[in-house]
Amino acid sequence: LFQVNGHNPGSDGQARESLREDLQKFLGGEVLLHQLDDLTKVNPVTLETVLRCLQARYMADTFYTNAGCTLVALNPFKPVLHLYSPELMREYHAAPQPQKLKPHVFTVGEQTYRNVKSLIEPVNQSIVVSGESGAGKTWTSRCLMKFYAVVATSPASWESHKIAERIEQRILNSNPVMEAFGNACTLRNNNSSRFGKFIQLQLNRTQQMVGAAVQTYLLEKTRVVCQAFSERNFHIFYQICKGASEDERLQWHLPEGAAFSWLPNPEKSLEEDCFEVTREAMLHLGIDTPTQNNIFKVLAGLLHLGNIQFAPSEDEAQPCQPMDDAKCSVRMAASLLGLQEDVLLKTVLIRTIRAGRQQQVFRKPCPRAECDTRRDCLAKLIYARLFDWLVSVINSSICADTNSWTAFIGLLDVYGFESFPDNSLEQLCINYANEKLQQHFVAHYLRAQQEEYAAEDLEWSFISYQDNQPCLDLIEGSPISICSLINEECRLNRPSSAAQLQTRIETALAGSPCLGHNKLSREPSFIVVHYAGPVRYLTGGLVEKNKDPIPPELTGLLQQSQDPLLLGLFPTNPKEKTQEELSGQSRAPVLTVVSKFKASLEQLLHVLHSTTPHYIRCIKPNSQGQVQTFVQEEVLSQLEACGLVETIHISAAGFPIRVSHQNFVERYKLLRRLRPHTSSGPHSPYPAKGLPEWCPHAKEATLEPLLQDILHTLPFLTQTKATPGDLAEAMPTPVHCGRTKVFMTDSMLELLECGRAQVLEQCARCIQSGWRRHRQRKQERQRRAAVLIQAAIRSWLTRKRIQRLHAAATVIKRMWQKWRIRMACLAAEELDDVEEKHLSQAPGSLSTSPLQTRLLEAVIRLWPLGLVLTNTTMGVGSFQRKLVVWACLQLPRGSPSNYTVQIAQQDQAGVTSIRAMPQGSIKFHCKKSPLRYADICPEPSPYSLG
Ligand SMILES: Nc1ncnc2c1ncn2[C@@H]1O[C@H](COP(=O)(O)OP(=O)(O)OP(=O)(O)O)[C@@H](O)[C@H]1O
Repeated sequence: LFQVNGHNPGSDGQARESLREDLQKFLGGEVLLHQLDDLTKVNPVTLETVLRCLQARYMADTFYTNAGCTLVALNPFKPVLHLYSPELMREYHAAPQPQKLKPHVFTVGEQTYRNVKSLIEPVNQSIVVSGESGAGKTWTSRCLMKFYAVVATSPASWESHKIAERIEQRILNSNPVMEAFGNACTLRNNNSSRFGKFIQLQLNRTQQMVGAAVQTYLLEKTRVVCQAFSERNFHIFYQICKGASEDERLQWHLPEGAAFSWLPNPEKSLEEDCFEVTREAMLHLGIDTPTQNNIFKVLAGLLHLGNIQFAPSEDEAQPCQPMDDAKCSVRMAASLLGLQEDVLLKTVLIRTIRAGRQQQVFRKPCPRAECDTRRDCLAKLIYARLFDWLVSVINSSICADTNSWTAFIGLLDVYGFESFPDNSLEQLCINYANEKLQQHFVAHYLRAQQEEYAAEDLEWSFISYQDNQPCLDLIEGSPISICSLINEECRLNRPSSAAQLQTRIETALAGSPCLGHNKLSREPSFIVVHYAGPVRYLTGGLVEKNKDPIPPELTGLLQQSQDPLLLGLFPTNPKEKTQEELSGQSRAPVLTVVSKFKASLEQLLHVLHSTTPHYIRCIKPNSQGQVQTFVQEEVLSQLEACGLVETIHISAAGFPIRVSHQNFVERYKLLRRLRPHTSSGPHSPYPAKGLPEWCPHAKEATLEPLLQDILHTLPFLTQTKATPGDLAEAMPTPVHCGRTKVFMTDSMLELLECGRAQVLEQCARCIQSGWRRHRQRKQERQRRAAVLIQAAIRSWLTRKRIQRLHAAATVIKRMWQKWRIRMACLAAEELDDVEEKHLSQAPGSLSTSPLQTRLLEAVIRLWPLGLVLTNTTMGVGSFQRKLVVWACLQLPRGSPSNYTVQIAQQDQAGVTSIRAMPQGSIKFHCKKSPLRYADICPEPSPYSLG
């Protein structure tokens, strides 16, 4: 492996290269390096192979790679189309298993989001984005925020969606504002964050983003007054100088092309110099235009303050005076800061000392250097307060109501490890923070894992890892450490040289393995061997920087300002003694930069410890920011600095997931449903080989049977994923039961979660079908009942109707019968009258002949038929009708002339009855008027028919 890694210095280069390639092929198989998504899969896992894999991927434009539990993000230094599109965000969000997709910052984002959803303790999550300056931390944090802004929104209602959108927009708008005021162009990064930040994205019960809170750390406020060669001040100063309108220039006394000593390299044009974007974002955050103008006016005042140069005073008792060409700047600065010109000058030039029991006030003119320091101090004080105020405004604009959120995802964007030829207090603080975070990382993934394995009686081959506790002891330990010694110097307030401080540190901490000394160094310094390498810190100026003294008269001066913004930043309430004031007073307890930083760091780590951490390591492929350039040495030092190789080793072999027995049982007990009932417990048909080990020391007697039961379902789980043939391969003991916890690999967790989802789905289906059945039965019952009711009502209605009809019919029948009888009576009466008349007119008619008798009989017998035929309207002509009448009446055919048959016309038809009269005549009743008919019929002849 030495040869593979190229660490054998004596061997011949070419032979070594070919052997390396040969071995690489043998170990790595056929898979091309750039296709390996996870650095734990490179074989062997060494710095060299990891480096080669990263390089191959970088050259293939693949910028994200997993390294076990960590994501390695290579800075492409170029815009990559579609790599951060909302469509891709949604794809990762919707994927059933996002970890199966290509490694991406969205995978971490989604995994984190799902962890919050799963409600497994700890629910709160944190993503630590680390890397050196320019590696892409801010970019990555911004991507994650955009990701959550897209996926953690409420689709519920249009209104709530709009509210969520507004909050997200505000959260995203906080970026340009904070970057304008807190980022600057440095040698290593054009948009370098000069402060650390922890963004807490607040999620409600339904995991919608409802707000955010920002906590900032260690703003590099000295940058306002002092910038390294070729570096720049904070972006906002350039933005106002380049982007102000004519009117604003007049108001802020910023004529075009004006030179300011605190504004180096103004000719450098950066995309970050976009004033309009900052103003727009400020507006969205609730900072209205007048307040914005006020802020920019104060910033312009600071620029003019920086142009005030002092001439040394001949007489020590006399204060220095501003140089002639600086007098205008004094006037401008005073006017822009709302101060009186002479008061401003006096405060900067003359020191006020309080001494004695009565706190007598003495005034002492300051030497020129001190005047410069006081002027700088004034500017730093204003800028730092302004920055803090902005952060508080942003927070009040984006922070959700405490009751409205239940979980959070924290994004920690911290400055990476720094090592320059000359390092001072800033680097000490930054590297101290990185040591702390490295320890947190180590504690989380390496030490905790190994110690836990041992405590849980798991067999485990230990990996030696670099523990940075000795280094942290050196920096922050108690009772004696670098921090405590520097703080001591501040507290004692004794005059001490840089050399004396160096000696004190070296003597007091001589036993520390992490303290070194460079004997060749001409300047007093000490070396700290950090986990990422040794760094030399100069002791000169360390104590002063740590004190960060703020003369109380400067604060007093700003309290007299007429400017509304400064008045708000420096309230006059005497009770509100600021930390700066306190540290400025000799008798007050000393709150040094280091002690304040340490306190905020501890607070941050406390938050981190209460969350599930995720790590993204940003790597800078080259320091020039060039596209497609991978400098192995630079990447190597970064990989070493972040302890990535140890992580890869341990993640590859270990069990990154551990869950307490209680939690495991609670979450996965429903998996027992997947097992056929016949094969429970020890009678399982599956070979014991496929089952995870059960630790004999497990004490939770009540949980044990349950746990056993769940573990016995694992073969069934894998069976659903794999064919029975490769069951054994599918389960290379990915679960181990320790004394109190269950340990498993990522893949096992995935499998368990799949099984759980499957069971939940089955349950849901079962509930759904039960509910449907119930609903169907209910509907059927209702339908039957409705039919019954309808039938009953219908029959009742019908009965009622028939009864009504029946009653009506009876009435009609009765009336009809009555009418008929009456009519018949009437007709009979009339006929009888006519008859009587005829009889009286026809003598001898009483004697009837045999023919008459026969006719009468026939008429009596057949009259109904005759009536029908004579009245029929269809098909029978008048001749035929006559015949029919003859037939009916059975008249002798031989002598038709003896009879006259007269047929009524059809339209006059309407005979309703025929009546054979005893006199031999036949009487017909007509429909319309039997009376009228009776008048004209029958004919006088006894043989005639009418
Ligand atoms: N994923 C990416 N795609 C495209 N460009 C990127 C990406 N990541 C980083 N960059 C580029 O690299 C530059 C530096 O990135 P960034 O500012 O995020 O670094 P940083 O680690 O936050 O640095 P510092 O610690 O100095 O703030 C960005 O301005 C951007 O141009």
